[in-house]
Amino acid sequence: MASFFKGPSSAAAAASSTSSPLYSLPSALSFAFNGQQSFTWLYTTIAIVLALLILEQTVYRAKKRHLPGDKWTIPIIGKFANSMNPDMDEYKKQWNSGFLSAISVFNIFIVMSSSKDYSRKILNSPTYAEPWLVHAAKHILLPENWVFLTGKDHVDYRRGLNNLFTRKAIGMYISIQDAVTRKHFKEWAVDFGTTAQPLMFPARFLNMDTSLRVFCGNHIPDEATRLISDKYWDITKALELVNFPLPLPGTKIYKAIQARKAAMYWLELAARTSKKEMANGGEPSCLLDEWVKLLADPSYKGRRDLTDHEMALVILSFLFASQDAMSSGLVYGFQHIADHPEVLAKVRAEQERVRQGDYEKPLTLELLDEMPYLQAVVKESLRVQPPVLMVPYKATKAFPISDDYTVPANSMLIPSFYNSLHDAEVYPEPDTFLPDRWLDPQSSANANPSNYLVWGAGPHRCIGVEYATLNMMLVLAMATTSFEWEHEITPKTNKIAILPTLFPADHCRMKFTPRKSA
Ligand code: HEM
Repeated sequence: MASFFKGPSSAAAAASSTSSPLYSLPSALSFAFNGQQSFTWLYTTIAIVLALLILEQTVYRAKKRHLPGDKWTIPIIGKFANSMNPDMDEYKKQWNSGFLSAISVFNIFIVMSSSKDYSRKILNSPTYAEPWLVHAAKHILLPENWVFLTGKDHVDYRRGLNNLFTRKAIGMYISIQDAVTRKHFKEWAVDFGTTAQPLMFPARFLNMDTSLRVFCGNHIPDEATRLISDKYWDITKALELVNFPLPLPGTKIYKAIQARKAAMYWLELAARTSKKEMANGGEPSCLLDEWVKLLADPSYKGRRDLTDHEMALVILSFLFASQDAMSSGLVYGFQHIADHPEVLAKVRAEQERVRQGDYEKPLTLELLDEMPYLQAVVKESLRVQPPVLMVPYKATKAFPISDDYTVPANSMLIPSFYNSLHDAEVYPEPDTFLPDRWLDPQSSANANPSNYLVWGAGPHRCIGVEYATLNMMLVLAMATTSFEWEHEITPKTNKIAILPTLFPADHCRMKFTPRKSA
């Protein structure tokens, strides 16, 4: 190393012995000096870069130890390219490499679990691991959003929110879901009536419209639901695992922030209006109204002083957590039923039995309770193509996850669900869509409920399980009785797009014509 510094110091000595300022050196001497100095800087820089690269590889290998995964990580970016273009085959390769495996992206050391037991252990160990929302999430959802709470604060806050999904509340939501779905199906009859159209965006809008009406009732106008729905796509696009970190104009995060601002304007207005109406003795007709009533109930034990902003943030978090997953679940529900005419026939037979041909009568929670076959269809569709493949968590301290491996503190932990949901011992013919497996109480599927990780597990398990399941049942029930279905198969039908929830790569092209008996 010493020789690296020889040049400049001797040149400096020469310069000082002439006691001339550097700029007055003869040009040839000056050139030699500058050239030598440049070389020194070059060597120094190369040495530092090399040292950092060696350090990077050493740290990666020290953390990875014996876990399967690349022996060396790609300098600096690691598997960044893969996270930009997620691919199901690449994921499967990673999951099948071991129950625990290692990767690195931008020097974030990541441990992926692919077995039911390890995934559940991560989700159920709040003292070692907590959700790691992507970097963009705090910009988009705002740092004060309850979704960033952890530990006891999270448990306490969530206890209050659980009250919004009681059976009584869900019963009220179903009448709203019924009305919104009928409205959309009138439009679908026109839009999808002549040629097959991609279902993905209409299904997204149906979900968004339904959720906004369920959450905010008539406290927001029609044009706001359209606007929020359109802008929300910008939020989805900003939630990639890795994104340009600064919210500069033109970036995805910047656009998502604008989308959040537009949504928050309407959601805060809805909270304000709901409070006024309930104070004037109005009857609850949406989730916000239920919530305001609950907070005013003398027996309510939690915090009562929720601001409009805070309530709006909770609704924003529900939309954030639900929209893509529910749209994915619904689109695959359509695709699976359409590709299995025997299932479609059974769903229709059940509808006929339960509703006795009266399809104009609004659906209720009690009627949906009498549709075990449809419930099995939804459950199986979500198993075959789980909308959420995995959720990122963070090891808050060294996490002894197995007898021979401790996840280093601050690593990312990714419990993935796919292998558990496709375990051939629990689900024979795991890739086949077989709703009947859920109808036999003795089946291995029913005997192993802990394998069913569609909704996650532990303290952060999805809060909207019943709401989402019933919504999918309701939409599919109504679609099977209202329409004849034609699914246009394309070369991309069975390819999976990860956005980041799963969709058929051709967005499921469907034609719906009104059903004669409907
Ligand atoms: C098919 C539809 C849906 C699927 C597959 C799904 C799946 C999930 C999964 C896997 C998690 C992470 C669980 C964990 O970390 O253990 C989650 C969390 C969450 N989901 Fe859902 N979800 C769906 C619909 C919904 C709906 C409709 C809502 C809104 C009412 C919702 C609200 C939430 C919230 C708020 C969380 C975070 C809970 C917490 O941190 O305490 N989800 N969901």
